[in-house]
Amino acid sequence: MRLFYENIHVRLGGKEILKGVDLCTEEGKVTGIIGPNGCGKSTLIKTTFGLVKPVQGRILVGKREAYAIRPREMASLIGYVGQDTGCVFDFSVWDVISMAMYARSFERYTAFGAKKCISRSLQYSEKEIVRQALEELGIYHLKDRSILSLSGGERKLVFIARAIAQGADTLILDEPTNHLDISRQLFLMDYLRTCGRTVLIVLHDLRLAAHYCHRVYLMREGEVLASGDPIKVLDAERTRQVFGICAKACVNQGGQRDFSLFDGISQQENGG
Ligand SMILES: Nc1ncnc2c1ncn2[C@@H]1O[C@H](COP(=O)(O)OP(=O)(O)OP(=O)(O)O)[C@@H](O)[C@H]1O
Repeated sequence: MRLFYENIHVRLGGKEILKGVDLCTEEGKVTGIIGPNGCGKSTLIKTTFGLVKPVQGRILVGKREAYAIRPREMASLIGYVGQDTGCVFDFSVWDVISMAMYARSFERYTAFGAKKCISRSLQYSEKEIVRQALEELGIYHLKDRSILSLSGGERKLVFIARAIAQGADTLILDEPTNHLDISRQLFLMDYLRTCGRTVLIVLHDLRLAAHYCHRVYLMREGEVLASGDPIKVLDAERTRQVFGICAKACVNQGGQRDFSLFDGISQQENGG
């Protein structure tokens, strides 16, 4: 399912944070949002769920206006993992992922009442979904651990597994590789690229963006500066202009998309 953001304007704290952003995902493809700290990446994806309300613009989820979709239906259409995966309650990993079943069969679970633990009322097929999500993310061994006892990276993977278990064909992930070691970063990005879902992902790592994203949107100060194939978007001039570094996306000797750093911080940006 495609997500379509048209002319999105957001004001927060009296400041214009997004200034007419247009963005469109492609079905089954990975679309990256990249740009410096504070340029509005998270704000943009929060508008999808009404967590931030645009003063102008339109968001379509498939062919429907996002604001006409009720939260519980939205959860069956889009799996979302934000930047913050902090947790207060002492649930097991299995319980946390089981909560995804609310999105799949909300009516059935509300009948059990809030106090009853959802994981004890799962049908066989639902247990299979939870087990599969744990296995796909390589965290089955954590299933009985308390979510509170996990490391930042482990916790991130649990919340991504929950988003996958929701059954949505679209995932929105805000810096999902944050806290992950290099091997798990590559594992996760590989999974996202090949899982067949529509993925909208905020990334800081330009090497991951160049290698794994089918298309990127480069943002600066609340606007999209360029979009398209990462190799074309992240050329040396834009990379210097936006990030102040001497680098560019390229195809390496092995024929793989890569991001190459020439000389660290641009001398020009550094006053040199
Ligand atoms: N509630 C708010 N009130 C005022 N300003 C806000 C509010 N929320 C966010 N901002 C500001 O909006 C700007 C964009 O924030 P946003 O979190 O979207 O940036 P980002 O591109 O995701 O940054 P990062 O890469 O650091 O996560 C920032 O300058 C931030 O300080």
